Amino acid sequence: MDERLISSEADMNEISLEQSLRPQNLNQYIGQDKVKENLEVFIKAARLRQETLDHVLLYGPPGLGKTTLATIIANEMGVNIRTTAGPAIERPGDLAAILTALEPGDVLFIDEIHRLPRTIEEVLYPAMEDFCLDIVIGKGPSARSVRLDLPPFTLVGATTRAGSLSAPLRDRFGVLSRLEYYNESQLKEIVTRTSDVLDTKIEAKAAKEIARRSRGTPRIANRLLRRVRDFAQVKGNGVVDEGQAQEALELLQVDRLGLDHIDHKLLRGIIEKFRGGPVGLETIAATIGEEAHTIEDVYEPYLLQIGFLQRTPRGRIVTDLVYRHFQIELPSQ
Ligand SMILES: Nc1ncnc2c1ncn2[C@@H]1O[C@H](COP(=O)(O)OP(=O)(O)OP(=O)(O)O)[C@@H](O)[C@H]1O
Ligand SMILES: [Mg+2]
Repeated sequence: MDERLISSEADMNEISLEQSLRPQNLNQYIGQDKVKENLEVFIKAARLRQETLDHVLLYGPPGLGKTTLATIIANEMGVNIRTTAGPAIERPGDLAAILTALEPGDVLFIDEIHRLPRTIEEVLYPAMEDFCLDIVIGKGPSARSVRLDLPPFTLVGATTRAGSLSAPLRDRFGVLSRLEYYNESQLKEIVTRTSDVLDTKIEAKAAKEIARRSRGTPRIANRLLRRVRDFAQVKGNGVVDEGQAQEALELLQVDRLGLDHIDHKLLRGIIEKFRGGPVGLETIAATIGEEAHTIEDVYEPYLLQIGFLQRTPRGRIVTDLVYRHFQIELPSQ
C-alpha cells in the first residue's frame, strides 16, 4: 500500500505522539455530543451506586477517538485500564490470565474486538455476564470444568467493523456507542487544542483550512497540523497562517476536500474505465492495485460520507459531485 498522508490509521511513529495529544477527560473530548452525554449519565449513575460501569462497545472508522474514549472512561470512573487487542488473545488461557489479574472495577479495553477468535468469545460470555470463568482442566475422560470468580470489571470493546461482531457478543454490551465523523468546527477546535499542546501558534483561518481537509478525522487533523507546522517553521515566522497552511497542504497533495492521490485514482478509475459505475469492489481493487478490504475499511467510508460514492446492489457508482470536483463533463445518458 502507498504511504498515505491522509490514511486514517496510525503508523508506528505516531502511536506515542498520539498518546501525548489525547484528551484525559470528557470535558476535553471535543464533539461526539450524543455519545458523551450518554456516557456522562451512565458514569455518574455507576459512581453514585458504587457499581462498575456497564460494558461499552465503541464503533466507528479509524482515528475518530475510540482508544481515547476508552482511556477517558477509565479516568472518569477513577479506575485502571488494561489494554489488549483481539488478535493478541490466541488461547482461552491468555484471556484468563488477563481477567484474573484485574482489580475490582477496572476497565479492560479490547481493541479490534471483532478479531477475537470464536473460542475466546465463548470464554468471554460468562465473564461479561456473571463475572466468572469456566476453565477446563486436564484432558480426555479426566477433564473437569472449574468455575473461577472474577472481580467485577467493565469491558470496553472497540471496533471499526461492528457488522463483523457476532450477535451474542454484541448483545452483551449494555452501552453501544457509534462514533461519527467530526464537522469542520469541531476539527478546528481539535487543531487549536493540539497546537496549544505542541506549543505552536496558529491563526484561526489556518486551523480552519486544516480542519476542512482532514476528512472528518481527528487523527488526520493532528497529522496535517504537524506537517504544516514543520513547513511554517522553516518558511515563516513561527506563527502558522492561512497562506502557509494552504501552500503546505497543496505541496502535500491533499486537495481542498482532503482527498489524496489514491482517492483520485479510485474515483477517476471508476469514471474513466467504467463510465462512472456500477462496478464491483473486487474489480475496483484490481484496477487500482489495492486490497478490497482496504478500500472498504479505509478509503471508502469517507467517500460515502461526503456523497462521492454510492453503494448499490450492482456495485459502486460515483455521483455527480465527483464530476464537479474534478471539473469533468458529465457523460450523456
Ligand atoms: N474528540 C476528540 N477530541 C480531541 N482529540 C481527539 C478526539 N478524538 C480523537 N482525538 C485525537 O485523535 C487521535 C486518534 O484518536 P484514537 O487513537 O483514539 O482513535 P481510534 O478511534 O482509537 O483509532 P483506531 O481505530 O485506529 O484505533 C488521538 O491522538 C487523539 O488525541
Ligand atoms: Mg484505537
